[in-house]
Amino acid sequence: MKPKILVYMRVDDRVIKELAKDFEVTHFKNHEYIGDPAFDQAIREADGIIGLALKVNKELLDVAPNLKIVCNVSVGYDNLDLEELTRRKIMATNTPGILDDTTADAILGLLIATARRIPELDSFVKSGQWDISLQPDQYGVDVHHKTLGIIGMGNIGSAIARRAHFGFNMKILYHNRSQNKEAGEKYQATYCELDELLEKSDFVCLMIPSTKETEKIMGYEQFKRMKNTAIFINGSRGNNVDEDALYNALKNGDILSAGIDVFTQEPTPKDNPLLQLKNIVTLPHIGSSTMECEYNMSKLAAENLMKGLHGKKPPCLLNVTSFWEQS
Ligand SMILES: NC(=O)C1=CN([C@@H]2O[C@H](COP(=O)(O)OP(=O)(O)OC[C@H]3O[C@@H](n4cnc5c(N)ncnc54)[C@H](OP(=O)(O)O)[C@@H]3O)[C@@H](O)[C@H]2O)C=CC1
Ligand SMILES: O=CC(=O)O
Repeated sequence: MKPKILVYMRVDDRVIKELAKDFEVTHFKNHEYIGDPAFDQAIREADGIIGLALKVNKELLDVAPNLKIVCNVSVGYDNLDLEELTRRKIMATNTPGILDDTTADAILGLLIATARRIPELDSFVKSGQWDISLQPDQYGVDVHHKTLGIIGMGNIGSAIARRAHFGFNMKILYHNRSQNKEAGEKYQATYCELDELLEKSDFVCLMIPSTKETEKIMGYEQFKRMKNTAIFINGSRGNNVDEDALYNALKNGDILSAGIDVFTQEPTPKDNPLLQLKNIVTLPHIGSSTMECEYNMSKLAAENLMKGLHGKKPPCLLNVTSFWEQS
């Protein structure tokens, strides 16, 4: 009998086809939760899970007695209770590295779209309002030669810095818990404490993981510290931002505008007050969502799954020291 796998949300069809040669596949294309009988059965029988953003917590693990590996099709793994997985000797994997350039392209695009007010002006043209020349209150702000503060100078943060430094002559500041010497040397990026970065930057770009430590790292106090001409970009996770504080900052003019690819709740509710504001550009979490990148991420996640279920060390094992060395 083939091992059983549960495929959750976005996994490339070609990759699912390959997986089906070795595994019995059950695919849930949309959000399904504990309580749905078909989902419960698939979880109960699954040897492996591959997919996007399934909340794997104690509650789910309690009804998944056969589970050996969970493979995220994402670099972020805030959906996984890693401690609990490790305690149960269940492997967890992600897809780092291969989405850096694609995500950096999207975040730079969002930054430029926000600075130059591209979505708003696109609507202006398409709705037939362009009957006189552009007015000064429709002008955007320059991106080139400005100061970009990156909170989270890791893989994606560095890919953003590379574009900003070489492509737009921007001055780069960054904040991490530890210094990134390579970014300092390659992109002349200067390390700052968070408060200093917020006070000095024309653009603040959030690119950290979502952890207990980073929850609402951007709150009322942090938005107040930013220049009132500055633009805030969130390409990381919604939980890292206090959405009420962001709304307040945008509404009161504490900052000029914001571009966000991620929300606290996704999909975001239609009545999210942020959606009523003119000075925010929103995207439905598209950082890595290109044809090429989604395929490559699915392939890497499938490689993790195959290796793990065939008794080999998956290339992107997250709980490596605690799991692999114990076994
Ligand atoms: N919008 C989208 O579609 C996408 C969003 N993402 C999000 O981006 C995140 C980053 O991805 P990636 O660049 O690959 O990750 P990396 O691990 O390479 O980089 C994360 C960076 O954040 C820093 N960091 C971590 N914790 C803190 C903290 N408490 N305070 C300050 N800095 C911190 C790390 O430095 P140090 O350890 O020194 O603190 C590191 O430089 C992902 O976790 C995911 O949530 C990823 C892909 C696509
Ligand atoms: O948000 C996407 C990811 O890969 O993480």
